[in-house]
Amino acid sequence: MGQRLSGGRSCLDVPGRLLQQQPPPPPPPVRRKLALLFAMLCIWLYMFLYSCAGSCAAAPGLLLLGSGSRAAHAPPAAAAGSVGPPLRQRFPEAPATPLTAGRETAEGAASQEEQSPAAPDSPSSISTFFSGSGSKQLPQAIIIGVKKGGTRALLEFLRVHPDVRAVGAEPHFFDRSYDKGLAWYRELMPRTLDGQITMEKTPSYFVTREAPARISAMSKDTKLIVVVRDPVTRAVSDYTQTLSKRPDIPTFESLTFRNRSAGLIDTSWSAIQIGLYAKHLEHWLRHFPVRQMLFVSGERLIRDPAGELGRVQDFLGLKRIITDKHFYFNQTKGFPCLKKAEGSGRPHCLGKTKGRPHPEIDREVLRRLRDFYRPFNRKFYQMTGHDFGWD
Ligand SMILES: Nc1ncnc2c1ncn2[C@@H]1O[C@H](COP(=O)(O)OS(=O)(=O)O)[C@@H](OP(=O)(O)O)[C@H]1O
Repeated sequence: MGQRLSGGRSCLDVPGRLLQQQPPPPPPPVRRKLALLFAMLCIWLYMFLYSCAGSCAAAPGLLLLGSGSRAAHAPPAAAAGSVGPPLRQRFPEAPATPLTAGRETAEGAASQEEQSPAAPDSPSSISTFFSGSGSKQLPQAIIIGVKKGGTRALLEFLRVHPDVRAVGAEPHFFDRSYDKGLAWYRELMPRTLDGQITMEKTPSYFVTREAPARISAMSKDTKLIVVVRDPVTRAVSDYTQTLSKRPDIPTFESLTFRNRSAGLIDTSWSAIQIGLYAKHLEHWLRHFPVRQMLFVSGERLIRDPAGELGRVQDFLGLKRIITDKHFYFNQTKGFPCLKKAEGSGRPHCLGKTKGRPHPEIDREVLRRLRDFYRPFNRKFYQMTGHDFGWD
């Protein structure tokens, strides 16, 4: 009765004896439930493996339920998590004063970081998966500067640590959005589990007059990190960023001087003014003790990222989990990159706007700038107790 296909036995052509020996198939509802269970198991397994690719490699312990490991190395910053002032506090609409306001017009939006599209913006996938857990906290540590110092690299590297959760974009709360209140600011933060540190980075805070008092009002225990870089190279980097957006701006050489023949440097140009680190630091030291600030060398962050990350982890009271093993030098990029980025588990270099070639600048102009910065640098070394070797 069964129709034969290409000479073989058709599926309908089964002797009745065999049919009788087959165990009866499970009723359809049971099969459906089994299939559903299997699918759920697969999804859960996928989420677990995906997350582990990103973070388990960095943490020997089980991260799934939060490390909780900080009890062992109790960071002083953790205490700052429960910040005192009422969250819905509103503040006078005082516009923040960047000390670099003078010649900013040529730069416009250039003062805002160009976001690397590769920069992950969210907490790790596993914490998102269990997104009911944890709560949003105000940051206990902030990378406050300096613009073009290497702040994005530091934050991306730090995020590999299982006890660090950071907001990806720059919130600009203490300079541009202070009137929105602390509850608004906290809402921007990722959820954290007990013992994890919440962080953000906004490099313009370092040169914003109001920022020290405002951060201190949030919590005087906030830990502050400043990534500094040779102010001359920093100025050229800053100019390069502006040039990439506005190719018609004047040359670096002409913007540098108020009067070139008299050798008068234009300190109202933000690219120059940001590099007066000692001046900006004075404002911070009125509100924070120097021991609550960590100065990271932007140069060393490129030469020896693990070494610099070691100092940062100690400062934050974190276990030294980020080590040499996490980095490789990418020849094409010319910079250190992560072997496994937080949340993806894939190799990760910073985006195209980080580490771009600088235009060639007249050597004589660079020499004049070095001479100009020297006394400020010396003062900065004294204040921080650290010689950054720029001179
Ligand atoms: N690993 C790695 N990869 C790429 N770039 C690196 C890295 N480490 C430090 N840097 C340096 O970071 C400089 C950009 O600094 P910021 O991230 O602070 O810039 S910004 O203020 O947020 O726009 C950027 O400046 P430019 O070289 O002028 O582009 C880099 O020199």
